[in-house]
Amino acid sequence: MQNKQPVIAPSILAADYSRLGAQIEECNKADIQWIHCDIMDGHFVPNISYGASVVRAAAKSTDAFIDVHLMIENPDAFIGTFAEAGAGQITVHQEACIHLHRTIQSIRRHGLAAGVAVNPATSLHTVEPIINDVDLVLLMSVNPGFGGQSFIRSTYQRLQRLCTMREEHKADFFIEVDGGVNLDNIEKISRSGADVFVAGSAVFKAPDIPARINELLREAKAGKEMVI
Ligand SMILES: O=C(CO)[C@@H](O)[C@H](O)COP(=O)(O)O
Repeated sequence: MQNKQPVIAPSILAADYSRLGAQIEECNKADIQWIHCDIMDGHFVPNISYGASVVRAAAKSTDAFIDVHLMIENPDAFIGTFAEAGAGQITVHQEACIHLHRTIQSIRRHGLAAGVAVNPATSLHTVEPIINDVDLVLLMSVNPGFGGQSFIRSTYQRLQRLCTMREEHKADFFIEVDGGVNLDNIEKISRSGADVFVAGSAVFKAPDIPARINELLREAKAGKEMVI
């Protein structure tokens, strides 16, 4: 089993946009490595979030790696836009890509890390042919579209299966989990194989954001240590 250092990726979907810079500054105090940006188009998912201007503002507020998750139809049309806005990585949905391999190549041509996301009801086998071509596989642990939902428990087993698949293919991608991650479940999510933990409500609804990030990281590390 691989053992990457755990990464907490605060999702600014849950931030107070009227003071986004200050909220990201709170994350910076915890020395976060990644900031997660959720782009929703009202078509692929039943909600609209924000676009490249907010990603650009977020990127200006932190030195952290900007992890952009496109929950949109036709992501190919927007890769350049988000690359220019400051993305370090773009993750597209398997379900939204007709030519997934071509889309991954396009993300790489823009000089970015490339990820693929799968919805809770999508078989992991649908991404097996490209797992040696991506930097990250994102397992949705809620149905995409909204923050503040409950973690879907079947994700634990899917994480274990994805870890096995990674070993079998001698692949090296990060495994990211997104949706309903909190202090009560992060240790088990980590133990099940996740490397990157997207947390929206758990971070931005906390009374002390840096303290909460550090608590989440401590629990994620504890989960990893149990796997060794
Ligand atoms: O992409 C999504 C939801 O579609 C997630 O990134 C949420 O933003 C996570 O939010 P919480 O479940 O942590 O509140």
